[in-house]
Amino acid sequence: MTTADPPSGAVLSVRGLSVRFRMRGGRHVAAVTDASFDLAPGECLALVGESGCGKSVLASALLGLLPGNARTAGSARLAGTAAQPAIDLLTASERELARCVRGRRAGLVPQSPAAHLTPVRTVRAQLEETVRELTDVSRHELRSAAEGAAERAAFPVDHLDRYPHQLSGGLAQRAATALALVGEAPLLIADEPTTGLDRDLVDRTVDELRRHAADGRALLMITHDLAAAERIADRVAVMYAGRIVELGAAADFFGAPGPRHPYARGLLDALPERAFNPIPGQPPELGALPDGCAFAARCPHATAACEAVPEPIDGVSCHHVPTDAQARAQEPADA
Ligand SMILES: Nc1ncnc2c1ncn2[C@@H]1O[C@H](COP(=O)(O)OP(=O)(O)OP(=O)(O)O)[C@@H](O)[C@H]1O
Ligand code: NI
Repeated sequence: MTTADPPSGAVLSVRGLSVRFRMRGGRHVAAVTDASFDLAPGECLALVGESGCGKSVLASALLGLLPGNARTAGSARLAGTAAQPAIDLLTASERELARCVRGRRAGLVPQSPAAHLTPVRTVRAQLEETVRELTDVSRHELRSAAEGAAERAAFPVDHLDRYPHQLSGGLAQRAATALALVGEAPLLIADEPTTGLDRDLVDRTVDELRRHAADGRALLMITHDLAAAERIADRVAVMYAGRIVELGAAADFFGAPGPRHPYARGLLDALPERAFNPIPGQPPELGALPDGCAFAARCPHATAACEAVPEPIDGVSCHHVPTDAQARAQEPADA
């Protein structure tokens, strides 16, 4: 039923990833705690969860883009290629990440393309520069290589001489995607790539990203847009208060039997096209997490058992996940 098992030949294997920010007065913010997942070539994993739950911090940790007050634990192994050995993204030096990883082995489709593109240079100039940096294309092939990169991201070649501010949100997103694809990195990380786009453009952007995964890349898609996640993902990881609380097959999650963690069920039930029934309460502050299950205070099933952090069982971290038999018995009552 569920395929939360690690796929063999993973491009990325994350184990026990935690990120702590040191704050003034000895306080700390536990932005990511004990995250583990694998990503296979050609596969898309959607990382979903409400604003502030740690999704972008997790992505930044993988790309070595955390600020100086951050400390990481765990490992994030990027598989080797014919030309390069495997590398742990959490312990690699900044020099190694800058020269060998970012853009070349891990491409980032950023959360706000407007901020990622250089305002004073045309899209063509930025693409050509990135092609020059990341590939060994010769000078007189630069122009066609840049145009090829634009085409792969469905960016219209006749808009290449525009400046970022002359682009719509959708085209700016494609320009940023084109830049992320230049190095043909086996791992693509897209952080909220559809923010601010209307539904049609969301669908198109997501379908384009899916196509790049179908080419054999591994795609980590960060989003709080569950419809976009359903459209693109093979597997879904649900994050709450810095932890992945459920990880499983997208078909099971969005279809039958549905999410198993009470928070994940609440997320889906909150959708207007489903029950339109928001989860009461607010997530805890990551600087003041309770002991035990962080969702317990909002959870209708909470008991004394929830004072201990639940171990993941079959991809779900909850003391009250119903067994299959119980879930089936409950179905008529829930419907
Ligand atoms: N440099 C930092 N110092 C301290 N705390 C930080 C820092 N950067 C992020 N955080 C905290 O880490 C937590 C997770 O933030 P993150 O940006 O990963 O959330 P997110 O899930 O990506 O949310 P969104 O959907 O809004 O993008 C937040 O509580 C945020 O305040
Ligand atoms: Ni974010």
